[in-house]
Amino acid sequence: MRARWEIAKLTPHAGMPLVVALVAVNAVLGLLPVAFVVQTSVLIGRIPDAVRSGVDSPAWGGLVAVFLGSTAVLLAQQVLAPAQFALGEVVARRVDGYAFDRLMSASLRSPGIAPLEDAALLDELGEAKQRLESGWQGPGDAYAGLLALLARYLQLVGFAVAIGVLFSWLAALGVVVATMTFRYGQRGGLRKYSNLLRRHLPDRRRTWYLRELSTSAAVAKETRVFGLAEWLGERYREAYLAWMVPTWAYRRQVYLAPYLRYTAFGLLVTSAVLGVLGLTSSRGGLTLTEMALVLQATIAASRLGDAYPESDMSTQFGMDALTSAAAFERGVARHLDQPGSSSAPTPSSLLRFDRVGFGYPGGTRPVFDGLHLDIPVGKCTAVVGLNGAGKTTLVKLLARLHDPTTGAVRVDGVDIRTVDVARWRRQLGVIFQHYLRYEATIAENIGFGAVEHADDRVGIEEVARRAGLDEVLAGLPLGLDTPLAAHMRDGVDLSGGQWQRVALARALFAVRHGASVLVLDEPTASLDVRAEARFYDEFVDLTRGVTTILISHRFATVRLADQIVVLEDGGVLEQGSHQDLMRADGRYARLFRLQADRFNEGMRS
Ligand SMILES: Nc1ncnc2c1ncn2[C@@H]1O[C@H](COP(=O)(O)OP(=O)(O)OP(=O)(O)O)[C@@H](O)[C@H]1O
Repeated sequence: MRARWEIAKLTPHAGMPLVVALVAVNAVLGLLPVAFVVQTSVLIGRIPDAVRSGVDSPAWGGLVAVFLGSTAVLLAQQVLAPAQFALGEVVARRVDGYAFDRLMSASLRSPGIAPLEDAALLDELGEAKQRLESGWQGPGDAYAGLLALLARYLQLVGFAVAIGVLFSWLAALGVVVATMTFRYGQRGGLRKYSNLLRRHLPDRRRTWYLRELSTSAAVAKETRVFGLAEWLGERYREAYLAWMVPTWAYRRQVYLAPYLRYTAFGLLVTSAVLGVLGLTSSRGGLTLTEMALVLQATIAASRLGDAYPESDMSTQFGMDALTSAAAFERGVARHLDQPGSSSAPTPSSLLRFDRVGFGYPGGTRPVFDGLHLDIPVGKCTAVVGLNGAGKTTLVKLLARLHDPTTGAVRVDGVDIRTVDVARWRRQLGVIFQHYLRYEATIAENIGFGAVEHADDRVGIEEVARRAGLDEVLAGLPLGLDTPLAAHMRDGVDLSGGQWQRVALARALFAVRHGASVLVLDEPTASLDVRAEARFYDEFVDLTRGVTTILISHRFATVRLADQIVVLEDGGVLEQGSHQDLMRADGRYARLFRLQADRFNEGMRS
């Protein structure tokens, strides 16, 4: 009942007029079969008299009238069934739309990204998405299915009343109990099966991933070049069987034995009722009409113990999407970082990582352990370190995508956790190492840097030029309005380096509209030598007066910075200008020389 109540609570999202119409159609559809049984029973009861009286007699006329009445009832059922389906579909789509909105807002609600890096929550998110995207057995179908139950249970009540009034209330009770017992058995199996599916969420997520890998255009290059088709097929089979084999066994266990038990019970009760009916009528205790009515009502009522295709699967599985969405929402709420409230200060002297400790959930060791780092405002600080040293994590903490577990990130002494997170982020222009390539026009891709100023066409043109996009734009008939996706009308695909310039322009656009901290994570990784040289030439100009954090493995870029920080073992290993660090002859100097030697070798060969 609790599960049904959860479905019923969706009513406001289905639209009241639609719900009223669907309830009315279901109520009529529930009563029509009862009316049909009554009419056909009356018809049977009148046959002997009509036959005796002849075709022209009033009795024959009455017989024809009842026949026409029962035909009309039958036709009404045929006409209303499609209306029930159509109204149910509209209601279902509305409720599913609400569920999608809820899922999307939960996903976008958290200021940080911790919920989206939590495996258990990703399972719930995946389950909710999968069910909603499939377009069937979603919460909408559950709601329409719940209303369809009204028709079935009205029928059961109608038949029980007919049996009770005409024959015996005990027999009516027996028929209802037998029917409901069988229903309970049916639904119990389904409920257990659905719980089992939820327990296998991680395994199912693996199969979805492999399915996606086999069909997604984004990975088509690698899967073909590496000849992964067979491997993928095998892994998919293994992953699928890993949860389907126990599921098959469990299904047999939860369906077969209860099915036999409940069927036996149902048959017993129904046979007893029919046996007493036979006995009573043989003693002349019932008229022909009554006997036909009780007989038909008993058989029709016991058939209601069977599965209801229009509601059982959907009321059982349909809410799984919302159960998962709710679990995801709870997880997001648990992870919800302090949103902060004070207005964001524009950094005036110092950004400080103040004895910061941080580790990812499930990580074996912390990424930072008492990291202490000062980043002077208006200057360029380069961050270097081996793979996994924590450079990108540093940016995530600065942007409050995660919060430190100990210590604090401070702007001019103010802990950024106390600052309104959205306003703080407006102070940042960031190119992430894995920046996003939006399927939108070039202008929109750039405008996302300061979305509230996306109509600043002059600004977009200016930053596009500064990021070195002028040559690319000259070759495109629609220029900045070219969609960046080959499958869109007039769309194109850019090369990796061209995309990197779009990302750079996006960050510069943020700076143009008030961001005072520019973060460049590997900004030249995809640029050709000429573009990289141009970037160096313009770097000082591009970053003048802006607090810049430059993360790069390319030491030629790094040496342009005012200060260089070497991260290692969860903290700062070395810090200073290029000259200072070369003089100190430590880790930075060694890495710099190693890269310079390899470059010189490359130039000589
Ligand atoms: N989402 C995550 N969940 C768990 N661990 C993570 C996650 N992201 C990064 N890590 C771990 O945190 C450590 C620091 O990662 P980070 O990406 O900050 O390194 P990096 O210095 O930027 O590396 P690279 O030079 O390879 O880009 C690594 O050990 C990595 O395995």
